[in-house]
Amino acid sequence: MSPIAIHPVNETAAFPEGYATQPERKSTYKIAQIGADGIGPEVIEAGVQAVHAVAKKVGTFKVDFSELDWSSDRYKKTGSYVPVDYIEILKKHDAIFFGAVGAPDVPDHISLWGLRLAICQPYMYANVRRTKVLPGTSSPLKNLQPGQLDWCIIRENSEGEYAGHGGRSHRSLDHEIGTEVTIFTRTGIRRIARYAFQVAQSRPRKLLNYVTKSNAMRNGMVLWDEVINEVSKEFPDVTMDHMLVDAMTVRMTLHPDSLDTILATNLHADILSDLAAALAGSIGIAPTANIDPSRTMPSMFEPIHGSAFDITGMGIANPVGTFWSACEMLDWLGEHEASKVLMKAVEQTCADGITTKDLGGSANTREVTDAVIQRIRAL
Ligand SMILES: NC(=O)c1ccc[n+]([C@@H]2O[C@H](COP(=O)([O-])OP(=O)(O)OC[C@H]3O[C@@H](n4cnc5c(N)ncnc54)[C@H](O)[C@@H]3O)[C@@H](O)[C@H]2O)c1
Ligand SMILES: O=C(O)C[C@@H](O)C(=O)O
Ligand SMILES: [K+]
Ligand SMILES: [Mn+2]
Repeated sequence: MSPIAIHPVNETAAFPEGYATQPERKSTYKIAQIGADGIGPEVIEAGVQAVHAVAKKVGTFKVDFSELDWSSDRYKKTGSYVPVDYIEILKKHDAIFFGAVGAPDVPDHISLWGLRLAICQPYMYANVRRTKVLPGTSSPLKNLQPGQLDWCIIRENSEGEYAGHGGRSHRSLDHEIGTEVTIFTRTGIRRIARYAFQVAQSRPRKLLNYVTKSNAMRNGMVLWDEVINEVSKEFPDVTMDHMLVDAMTVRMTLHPDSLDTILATNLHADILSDLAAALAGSIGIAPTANIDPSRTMPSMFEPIHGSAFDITGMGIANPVGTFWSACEMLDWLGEHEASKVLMKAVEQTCADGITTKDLGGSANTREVTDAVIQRIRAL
């Protein structure tokens, strides 16, 4: 496969225009709305209102959300998070807008595999996680200047440590065994590497930092390095370097401006992206895009955070990560203008100091949402 030509991109566009297939512009987009658990429904409801407001403002398209009750409540009632034909149901939509899954009375591996991984793991191999410090918010890193932390983490989303291979035997005996087999395939690495290089190429710095652990992990991670290095030859205009994952935590903290697009395995990127969100001010602001670049399946957009049991029902969850995820969704659908308007309204709201507690403010979810909608109307 030869490198795919890409056109110059709008800097705020989430994905390189021209990647794989262009989205088909529509007058109405059908979105599957899955708030699921904990604060998920709270932030998704806020996100739905913001998307309606921005669609009305732009005036060229409408968004039709269909609410699905796929959640831990459904699991507790029926024994399953999703109906048997869930893939067929999802395929009738242009995108999926997701909150979070996880409940205090369901084991986390049941909830994660029952819903988030059931949807994303087999189909959406590219997980895009942006981070930057928003106006009016502050990083825990002292002396960080605006623009010094602006990253796009590309998380391999289908294999690695999340391949689902492994098992347990000799249950409850002293010599009980539990294995979690990390799987890397040449095809899987190559496709995520190409995606990451394309994202790097579309950003002004054309810089890709890939994360590895090929000193201790001497098989799969060595293959990971080899394939990424092969793919790099298709992108001579992208500068590449690599870091061992432990050293990467140090570099993210001490030299954030030396990083731009970051490619990492499923688990490494899961951990690094929470760190990235915290370094940018709060886990409450960070977006996630689970992308099927082939557009066979609708892609899924969600805030990076989980169900946050400790603040569920209090009305204080930060909706910014969900708004930013909605921007990613609009960009993926080809609605770049709407994405820009929504992001601008979010940035203005933060700049005006209307933020939730996790960002040091005193506003609640409702007040932040109203402020964003007001600014969308005024733009
Ligand atoms: N993609 C997902 O659906 C997803 C992601 C992460 C965790 N989880 C699940 O969520 C559950 C809780 O996990 P956890 O506690 O490790 O992570 P978490 O992200 O739910 O919460 C971690 C901390 O961040 C805070 N926080 C998270 N989102 C916030 C927001 N929008 N505004 C303000 N504060 C926010 C929480 O209050 C908590 O103190 C578990 O069941 C886990 O498996 C699901
Ligand atoms: O590990 C996962 O994928 C679950 C959660 O931590 C996430 O980042 O979505
Ligand atoms: K989530
Ligand atoms: Mn995570």
